Amino acid sequence: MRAGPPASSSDASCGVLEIGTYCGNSALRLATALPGVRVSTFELDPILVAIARTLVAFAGLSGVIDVWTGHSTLLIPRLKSRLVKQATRQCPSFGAIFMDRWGTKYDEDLALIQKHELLQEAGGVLVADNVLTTAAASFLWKVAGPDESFVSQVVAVSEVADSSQEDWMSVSVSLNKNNDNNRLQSSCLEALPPELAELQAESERFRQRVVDPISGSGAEVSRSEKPAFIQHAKTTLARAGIGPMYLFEQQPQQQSQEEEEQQGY
Ligand SMILES: C[S@@+](CC[C@H](N)C(=O)[O-])C[C@H]1O[C@@H](n2cnc3c(N)ncnc32)[C@H](O)[C@@H]1O
Repeated sequence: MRAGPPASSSDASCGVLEIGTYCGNSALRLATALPGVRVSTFELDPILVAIARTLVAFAGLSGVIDVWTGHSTLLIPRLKSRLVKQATRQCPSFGAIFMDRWGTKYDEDLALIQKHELLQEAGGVLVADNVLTTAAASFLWKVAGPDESFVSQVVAVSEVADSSQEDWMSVSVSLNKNNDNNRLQSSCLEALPPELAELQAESERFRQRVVDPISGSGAEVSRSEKPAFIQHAKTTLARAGIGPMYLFEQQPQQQSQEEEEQQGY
């Protein structure tokens, strides 16, 4: 991983895009922290969109936060054509993008973001949440692996819903090579180490069981399974040279390979 906190020349006034609104908490926090900056946010579930829009209106921020309904892979191209059509708009891309859905899907969103040039080419900030607990292996390899499209820092944080559980956020700044889609797709996807490809596939199977235990494999995720999977993800990512900086004092224990094997990994 390229070290050091990423320095950015990002123009936040060009707006922030969030993928994964839920009830709008982070969109409201972004808009409050960045007065005058427009926040666009995508949410798949129409009921959550209604809740988020109500909360945004209650906060008096309807003129600042746009909640879009739909799947990010469909909305990214639509949002880009909207930006381009707005002739008066100075910025055809965003200064920052916050990804907050299941991590195995971040590389799919990133490929589209790059294809449609939705993040500022040099100095755009890309933040991704839950990259450990959802084992965003392929995405982390793209932003924090040997490719040089981004300079990245992975940071350990505690999970909101369970403060005893470690999770990671990645913070990346785009370098101007970011625009070269062909080079990125051919070099990175082929170069994903087999161990990370397997972790990505395991996490995807995990996601299907969380989202839909019936069609996923018929098995719900048990309480003990999740911490074991997260520890396995951490060990696998560490072997590929991907690990976090700790902003809190107590660094959680690393699990040995032997312990992992006992848990079936
Ligand atoms: C972790 S929550 C977001 C939390 C929110 N950012 C916050 O901190 O307040 C993830 C949300 O992403 C939505 N989601 C999942 N996949 C999506 C996609 N492909 N496009 C848009 N929204 C998606 C889910 O319905 C869920 O509400």
